[in-house]
Amino acid sequence: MSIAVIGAGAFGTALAISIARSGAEVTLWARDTSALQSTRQSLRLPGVTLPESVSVTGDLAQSALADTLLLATPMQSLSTVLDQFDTPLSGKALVACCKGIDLNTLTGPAEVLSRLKPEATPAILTGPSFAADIARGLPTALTLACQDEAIGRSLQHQLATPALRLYRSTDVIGAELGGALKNVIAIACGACIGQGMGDSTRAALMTRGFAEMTRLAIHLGARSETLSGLSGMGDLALTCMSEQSRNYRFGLALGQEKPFDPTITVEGAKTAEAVTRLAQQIGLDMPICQMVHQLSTGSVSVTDAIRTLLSRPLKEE
Ligand SMILES: NC(=O)C1=CN([C@@H]2O[C@H](COP(=O)(O)OP(=O)(O)OC[C@H]3O[C@@H](n4cnc5c(N)ncnc54)[C@H](O)[C@@H]3O)[C@@H](O)[C@H]2O)C=CC1
Ligand SMILES: O=C(CO)COP(=O)(O)O
Repeated sequence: MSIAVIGAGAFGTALAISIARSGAEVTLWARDTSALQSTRQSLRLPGVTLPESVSVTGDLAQSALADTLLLATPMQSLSTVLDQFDTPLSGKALVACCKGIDLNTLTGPAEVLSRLKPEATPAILTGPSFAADIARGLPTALTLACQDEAIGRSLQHQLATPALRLYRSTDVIGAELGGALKNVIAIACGACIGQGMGDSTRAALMTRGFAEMTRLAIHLGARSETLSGLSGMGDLALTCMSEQSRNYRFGLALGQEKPFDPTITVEGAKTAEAVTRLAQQIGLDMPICQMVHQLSTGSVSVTDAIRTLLSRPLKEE
């Protein structure tokens, strides 16, 4: 089975390296191949060199020849990239590796894949996995979610490596929402730590954030066990507690009132906006996500955000 990774940012590059390491043939597609071809390094993952077994291409049609395509662009670019394939992707498995909610449709990556490429099978790869860790071959475990059990099993075997242990699931919506929503909570945690609050604050936010994640996911049809797994709790723990996380660092900068490089991918900011709109539409209470949206757009200060959250009416847990 041949594999193509679409998007040569930090995560796409790391995944290509990880899969190639286990002996599979991998093509890595980049919008701009110049740096990758001359240095064999992604600008987004400096210091990590692609092995010979990864072929770099700027030709999307060539990537589309692979049996399995891993989509590793940021969430808001997923539909743009899918629109650029000009041949049908019949019989292919499309594995979304992005974590977010599309702002145009308020849907996750699997729905975007199904809508734009109904002839292919959508799947999700998500869970605790910093690109730098994956590229170094450090062990972790992820969720591979696909509604079609047989294809899910086949993808699990294709993409697992000795260091990357994949657990299979058919709960696509649960897996993708866990990965999207944990980024929002990581921004909130970063903001509180940046303001000088403590680990107790962070633990409380993570727990109440997890309650919001589960509430929305179950409302949209997910299973609660999925949220308790790698794609939810696992990735939430990683992202809220590590300065390797860009979402957490963005929050830290907000809390410290320092500028943050706008070219860095921070999926949680757009996800917070999408969740705020979605929650309004369906009438769900998502106070932390709503506050992170206001924080990210600069319409509330961290101090006021915390004050508002703490002054909500007392309730049962
Ligand atoms: N970096 C990480 O540790 C992890 C990232 N992810 C997810 O992977 C997705 C991608 O993130 P990163 O690779 O980290 O981002 P990145 O910022 O490192 O790279 C994004 C890449 O996408 C490309 N891109 C952006 N818009 C494009 C478009 N319209 N057409 C073609 N290419 C386009 C950019 O040129 C860049 O190479 C995100 O949804 C992120 O949440 C998931 C797990 C780990
Ligand atoms: O999703 C990730 C780790 O699982 C990466 O998190 P950041 O996008 O916050 O760096």
